[in-house]
Amino acid sequence: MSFLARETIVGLPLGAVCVTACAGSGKTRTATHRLWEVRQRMKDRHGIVALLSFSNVAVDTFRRDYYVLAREKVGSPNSSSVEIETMDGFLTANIIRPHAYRSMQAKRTPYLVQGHEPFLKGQKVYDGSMPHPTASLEVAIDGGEFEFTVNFGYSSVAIQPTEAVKSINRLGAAGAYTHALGRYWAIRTLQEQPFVLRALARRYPTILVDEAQDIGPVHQAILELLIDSGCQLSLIGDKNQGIYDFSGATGMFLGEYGERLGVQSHGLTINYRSVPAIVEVANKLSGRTDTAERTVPSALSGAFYIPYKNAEKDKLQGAFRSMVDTAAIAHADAMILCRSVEWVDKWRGGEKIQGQGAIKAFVNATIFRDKLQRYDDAFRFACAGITSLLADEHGDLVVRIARNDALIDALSLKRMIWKFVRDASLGLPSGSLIADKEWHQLLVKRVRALLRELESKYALRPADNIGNKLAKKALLNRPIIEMPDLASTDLATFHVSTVHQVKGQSIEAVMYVANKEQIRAMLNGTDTELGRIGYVAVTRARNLLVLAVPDTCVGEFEPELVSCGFKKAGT
Ligand SMILES: Nc1ncnc2c1ncn2[C@@H]1O[C@H](COP(=O)(O)OP(=O)(O)OP(=O)(O)O)[C@@H](O)[C@H]1O
Repeated sequence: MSFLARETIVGLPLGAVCVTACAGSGKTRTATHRLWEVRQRMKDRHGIVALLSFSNVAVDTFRRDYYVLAREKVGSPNSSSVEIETMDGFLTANIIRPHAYRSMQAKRTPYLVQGHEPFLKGQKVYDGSMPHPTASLEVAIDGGEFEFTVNFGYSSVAIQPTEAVKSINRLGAAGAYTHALGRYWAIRTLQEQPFVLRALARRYPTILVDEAQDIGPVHQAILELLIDSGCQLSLIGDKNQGIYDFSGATGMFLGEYGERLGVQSHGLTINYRSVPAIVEVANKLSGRTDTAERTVPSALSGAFYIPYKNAEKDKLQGAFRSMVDTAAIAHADAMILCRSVEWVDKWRGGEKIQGQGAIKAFVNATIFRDKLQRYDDAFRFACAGITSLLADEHGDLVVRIARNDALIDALSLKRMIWKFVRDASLGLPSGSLIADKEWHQLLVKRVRALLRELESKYALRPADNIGNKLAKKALLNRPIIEMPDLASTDLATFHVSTVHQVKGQSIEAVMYVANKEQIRAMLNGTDTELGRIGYVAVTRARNLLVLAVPDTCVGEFEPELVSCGFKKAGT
């Protein structure tokens, strides 16, 4: 493998390339510019060059950057000969929606289900002793053979392939698939309908995959089929940032791809994101020797650790805030990162989840709107609540809304639901109301009115047992959202997020709040997923990195932290 400058990688000859890059090395720019170069040099004018990634945020960034680049280069972007998509979006648009119905033996265009649609109740898969929802099936591939599991409680239960396939076929015949089953159907379609595979390889002679460490065995199987049919695949990624082990993405494909015959293998080792002190810590953790492009700013910057007591969250946030202020960073540009959603809730000051079924969905919508100001999530939960109050035939409403389905005038329907979600005085009641009395009473009245409107304007029939579904179950005699204790002023100062949610981002100041196990794993390096989660948290920070260490184990870790390049905060 050779280490080349970004410009050199962009200008490499056409063909399969494997780029293993460090954090902050400008993979986004490299991939966008390479996409442009490949498109310019490719002789096949009918073929499309595809750039695939794994998150909508990454795809939006690529599309924006490519549009700007194409305008700079030729004055007007010609996007018809390149396609920038999520990996699953690409499979959906090219394989599942147009072709999978034949393998599924469905009489309609396949559609995605989330798992909570009422009509899925009768769709079960047997593990030999008991039934599980077919929609909860997970699919893996080992040695070319499918393996199936369902999550049951805290464990994962294996399902015999014959049983799994029977249930998947039954769900497939109705045209429905989940995210996991979509990939399964994509593979079956390519295997059972070879003309689809041939056409796809001809249409996409070159495919670039960003965040290639996140390619799991099922996606790999699809890419291998395309390679075997003549498609040239290039990968760009960082195996130290592979944090989706649980979905089978171990980074192995990226690690091995560069060794294949005919694949050019290169590395990127300049970190453009972080100040030198943070790059030094990242190097120590990963065993790399990357260099920092940036110089040290005049305000406070670098990598620090700070002890904390679980019972004193406000104090820790206060200390972080004072460092952020000294570093001359706006509070909006600083974030607290945690490993798990439960910790995020704890550090945000989480609410007790109340209600069941549809009511629970509306409770969630209220919390997201009134507490977290995350209106998209509030809308999503409200849609789920509404769908579960409609007759079974409207089970795919959420998907149809997301697709802007013209048949149901999804745009105006969306507007009506938005109005309900936004307006606490006429729609979804305020989270400050007592849940089991005021909030529930108002909600039932308003939801019933909304359902009447949905039926008259959009012919969306309500379910038969609405009274039952809107019953006052598992609601508490307290507000949905407890008003913050006025004495505790700091809780909402910083945005709090999981490490997974900020993957790919640059953040001015990061405080990674970790427990003993997470710090141990991080200091042990990037061989484990937990270690890599720590590495991703560390490498998000541009100027200021603070590692919050439980005061009970700070003494034990101090020598290692210091030798990694962390300084004690306040010294
Ligand atoms: N050639 C460059 N010169 C200056 N700044 C750059 C250059 N390339 C990238 N950057 C900046 O460096 C930061 C990191 O870039 P980017 O997010 O693309 O890195 P990445 O390799 O995707 O990182 P990661 O994998 O860690 O998320 C961004 O702020 C970007 O604007």
